[in-house]
Amino acid sequence: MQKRRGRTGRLRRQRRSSDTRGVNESYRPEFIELRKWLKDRKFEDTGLVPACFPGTGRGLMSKTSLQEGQMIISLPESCLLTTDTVIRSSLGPYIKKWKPPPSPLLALCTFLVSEKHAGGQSLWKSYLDILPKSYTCPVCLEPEVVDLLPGLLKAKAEEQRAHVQDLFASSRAFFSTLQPLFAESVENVFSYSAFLWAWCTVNTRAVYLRSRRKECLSAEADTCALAPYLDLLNHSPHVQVKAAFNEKTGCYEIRTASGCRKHQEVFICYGPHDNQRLLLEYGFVPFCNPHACVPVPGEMLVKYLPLADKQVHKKMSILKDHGFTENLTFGWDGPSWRLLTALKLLCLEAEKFTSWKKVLLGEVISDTNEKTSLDMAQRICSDFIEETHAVLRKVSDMKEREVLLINQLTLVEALRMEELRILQASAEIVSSLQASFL
Ligand SMILES: C[S@@+](CC[C@H](N)C(=O)[O-])C[C@H]1O[C@@H](n2cnc3c(N)ncnc32)[C@H](O)[C@@H]1O
Repeated sequence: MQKRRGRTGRLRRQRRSSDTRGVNESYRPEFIELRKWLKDRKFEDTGLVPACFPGTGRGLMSKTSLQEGQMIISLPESCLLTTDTVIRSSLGPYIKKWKPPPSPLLALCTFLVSEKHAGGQSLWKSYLDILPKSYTCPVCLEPEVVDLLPGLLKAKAEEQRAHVQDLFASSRAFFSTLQPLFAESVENVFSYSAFLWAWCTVNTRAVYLRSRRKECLSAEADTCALAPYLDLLNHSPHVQVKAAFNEKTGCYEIRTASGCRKHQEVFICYGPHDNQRLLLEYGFVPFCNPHACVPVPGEMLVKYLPLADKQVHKKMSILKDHGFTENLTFGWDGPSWRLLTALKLLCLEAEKFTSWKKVLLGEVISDTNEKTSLDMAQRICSDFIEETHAVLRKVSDMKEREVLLINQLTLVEALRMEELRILQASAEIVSSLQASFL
């Protein structure tokens, strides 16, 4: 592509970079403290500074341009918070005594709560001070906000809440053994809200780092490490990075495979996640995510079939047996192949029913089958659009009434708005496919 060299191009470039340019926050006392703390632990500056960005909030900005393959950040092992850190701490003897052994995740959460409580006495204070005070993962959302999430996400959000509540309830006996370490009652130190904060800290910020198995911890995978400073890097689906612990240098290193311009936000990629997964695991919704999609629950397809169809149950059980009731989606490029295939099977005419295997293999059975399945896709899509509009209206009403929930509602609104855009793009694509059968 030809480079724009004229005044218009220059202006457009300037405008684009000022749209995304962050406000440097390295002068803030908590970041000055954190850098001192990191320096004492042999961290070497790589030219990233904390900044606040218009679209993504707090993140890291590069002071220089970064070339492909260049190191973004290299964090010495002494800066990492792992289960080894926990076992070496005053919690270690209590963990070693407790049976059945606590999980690696519980060990990390217990350490975070305990260090947070220690305040100025904690060796990790400089890190703890820059951690968010609260989180926006669904487990932290009010039930009336969770109710506004799309069905499948709502179910996962409720599972997440039940999982954290169970973990907390089943850990209380262990927490009570830690009383000798605290002047205050452990009931107060290890409150549900303190535990939830710790769980979200690990869930949204930990990097993947496999630790060797420890006898005093349960057999669950020990793969989470908190990486101060490095965990200020936000996610972009458009970048590629290489991240791993380097045994030779003894550092956790991240290299960019995409490059980055001077004074721009440096991103890493948390994985090729769709928006519902990013909201569930990390509590945010990006704009224009190429991996975003709108899931269609397999069980609901049956309601789009004519009541007179005698093969409905057989068709549904074939779909179930062949895994075609899951991962059915609308995306930016229309209904997924799996969704269309499931619909084609459901729309099979009675006399063509014996061809069901061919449908699952992607063969075209008849023009009628192609057309009726597209019509069904269009009906589902338009029902989803209608439902999304209705929820968006509800969110907008609630935003006026429930001022305290405004941030949570804005998050749901962002998800629903992105889903609406995807559904509208899908509806257009289905329309153009339908047109070829007119
Ligand atoms: C590892 S931390 C990144 C640093 C974080 N922004 C901070 O201020 O501490 C992950 C969290 O950052 C936020 N985040 C990451 N990528 C984002 C993005 N592209 N847009 C908005 N928020 C993002 C989410 O709240 C997520 O849970």
